[in-house]
Amino acid sequence: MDTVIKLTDVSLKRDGHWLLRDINWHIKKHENWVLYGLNGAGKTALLNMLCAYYFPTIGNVTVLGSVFGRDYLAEELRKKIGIVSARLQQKLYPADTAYEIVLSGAFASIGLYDKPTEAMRQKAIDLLKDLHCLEYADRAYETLSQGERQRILIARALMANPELLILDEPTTGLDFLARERLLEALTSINRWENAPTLLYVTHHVEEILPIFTHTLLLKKGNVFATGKTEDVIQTKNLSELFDCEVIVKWENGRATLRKK
Ligand SMILES: Nc1ncnc2c1ncn2[C@@H]1O[C@H](COP(=O)(O)OP(=O)(O)OP(=O)(O)O)[C@@H](O)[C@H]1O
Repeated sequence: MDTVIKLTDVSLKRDGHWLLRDINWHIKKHENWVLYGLNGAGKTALLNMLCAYYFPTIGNVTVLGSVFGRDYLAEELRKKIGIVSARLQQKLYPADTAYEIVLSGAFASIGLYDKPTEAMRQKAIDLLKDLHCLEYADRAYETLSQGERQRILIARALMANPELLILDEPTTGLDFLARERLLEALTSINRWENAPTLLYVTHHVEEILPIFTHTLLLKKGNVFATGKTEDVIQTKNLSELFDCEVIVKWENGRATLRKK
């Protein structure tokens, strides 16, 4: 199946307010997307819908083969989606070790209650290695730096072999080097044979990697532009998105943004 996400004429109303309007969006396998927009654009609302926490008021949503309203089971769907977000980070138990947190991803639980199999333990160790976290695997999560924590969250999200990995502003609070290390980790995950589709939510064009083939710009709950990243992230589009003149420059597959 080629479709990962398909939204057709989707609008979402919550508490009497339209948060999303007329969203059409098609993510296919082997594409990785950036979701970009200012504060309040509706990114979180859109993610909540993709994870089946919100149901569209109007329109049709299909995520990983589940058609909302017809055959989707929220719990089953969520098992196929890995999430790295500040909200998840706040829920974790600070005294759990990095290894336990990664392992708990196999059960999609906060804390470890079920007995992990040997294969799960090995996978957790392999992921800790892949994400260069092995050296602090036995440390309590609360003692880790923000950059170390984010890589642990990515490893945790990958424990359940997700088909879709959502990264919601994963570089918040990271210094330049920690940010680049995290971005390098995503680039290497993308090389895996069974790499999940990546959906990367950000406020910073500097974080848009060459692996992010496509971008959706969201403005006030509407799709402002969508398409190939290098076509979408351009001076004209972003100036109109911000209602402010900016200049976008592309160099070696990475963009920079500054005010004119
Ligand atoms: N239940 C609700 N009732 C009314 N308005 C809401 C509700 N939930 C969100 N909103 C509003 O909808 C808009 C979109 O919010 P959302 O959190 O999706 O934005 P966002 O793009 O994720 O922003 P940020 O980048 O700041 O995280 C905001 O103006 C927010 O105040």
